Amino acid sequence: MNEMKAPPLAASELMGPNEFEAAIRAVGTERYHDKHVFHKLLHGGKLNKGQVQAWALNRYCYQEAVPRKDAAFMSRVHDRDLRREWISRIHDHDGLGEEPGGIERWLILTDGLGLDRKYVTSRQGALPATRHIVESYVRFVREQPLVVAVASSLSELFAPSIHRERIAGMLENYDFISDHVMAYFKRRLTQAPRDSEFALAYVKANARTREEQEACVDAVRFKCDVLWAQLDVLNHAYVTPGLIPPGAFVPASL
Ligand SMILES: O=C(O)c1cc(C(=O)O)c2c(n1)C(=O)C(=O)c1cc(C(=O)O)[nH]c1-2
Repeated sequence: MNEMKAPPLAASELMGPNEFEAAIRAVGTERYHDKHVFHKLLHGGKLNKGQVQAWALNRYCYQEAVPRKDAAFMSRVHDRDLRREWISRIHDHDGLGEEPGGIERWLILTDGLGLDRKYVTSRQGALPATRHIVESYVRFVREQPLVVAVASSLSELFAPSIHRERIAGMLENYDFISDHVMAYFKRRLTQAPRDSEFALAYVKANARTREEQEACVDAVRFKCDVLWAQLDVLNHAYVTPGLIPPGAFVPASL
């Protein structure tokens, strides 16, 4: 018997800030969508133009859902300072005054790919699963405790490196991609770190029990699943086995 030995950590013991952050970051290392085969094909120049169109058209649904989930979040916040901070996310996507915003920059990408704007914004050509997956993110943020909802945005901690990889890879590998149409991702290189730094500090300060901390780590898992599943359904429809559901976009160049 060794009475000097420290007792095993109780499951309910709070993680220290570094350990908590490391647990969040470990989720990205394990399952962020930079590891998905569809991204490897996209960035490596292995897709044809029709497949790149299908990606941009489906991803529009995600872009369009993000400011809606931020609005859903804000509708639940009673802290004016937090709303003042969070509203910049909606402006980043929807634009404000002279600043056209990220959705407009996304449409410059879909224009450049030769897609009709009305068709893109109608979301009618998107895969049925894409619409359901992105909506699950809006619902999650509407329903979960605020600190867990904030944590679900933390996949953005991992976004700048995939954005850099995408800008370089797509510019190098596709003759139909220009600097101009990649503006969306260039702008995110500065926006995403600002947002994720704020969200990380918020979550560290406001997850006050072990259970809340674990729910936050789970929220990052949930979000990585949202991102991963979008690529799974794209791959299934447009790469292999290539089964496009009824009513979804059919590329001319497939
Ligand atoms: O291209 C990507 O890989 C990627 C990933 C993510 C992400 O990790 O959630 C976002 C974005 N892009 C993005 O452009 C963006 O505006 C964005 C907002 C959010 C969010 O959860 O609030 N994630 C992301």
